[in-house]
Amino acid sequence: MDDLTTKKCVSCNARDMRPMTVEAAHSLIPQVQGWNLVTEDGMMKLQRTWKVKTFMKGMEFFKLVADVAEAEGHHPDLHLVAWNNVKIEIWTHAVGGLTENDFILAAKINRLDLHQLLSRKVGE
Ligand SMILES: C[C@H](O)[C@H](O)[C@H]1CNC2=NC(N)=NC(=O)C2=N1
Repeated sequence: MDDLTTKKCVSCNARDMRPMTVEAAHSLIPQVQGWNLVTEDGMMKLQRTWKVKTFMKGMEFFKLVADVAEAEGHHPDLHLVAWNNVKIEIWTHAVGGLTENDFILAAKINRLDLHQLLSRKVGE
């Protein structure tokens, strides 16, 4: 099985990209531990939540994720809810669903060292 973290996101050109099937998404999900498949407005997305220690650590978390996203040219939806709940959703806007890019980004986010940022309570 190819490690997703060794791959790079490809440019999201809606012409030749299609959202993946539910079956394909289910087959990739074991490679992105902690992420869930959700369906919103008929579109599949990847979603994961974490609890951070402080609001500012939430900001630091976003910066780390933003750097990964910029390097990949693929960008997640970032939410900081009720000051300490980070929720990240990833999907390919250009195709209205999931592509391998989303799994690559999720795998690279999973590789970040978040140790100093996370609360020890629920969410990890
Ligand atoms: C040209 C470039 O690939 C696109 O604008 C990218 C930028 N980042 C993106 N990120 C995500 N998540 N979905 C997209 O469709 C997308 N499009």
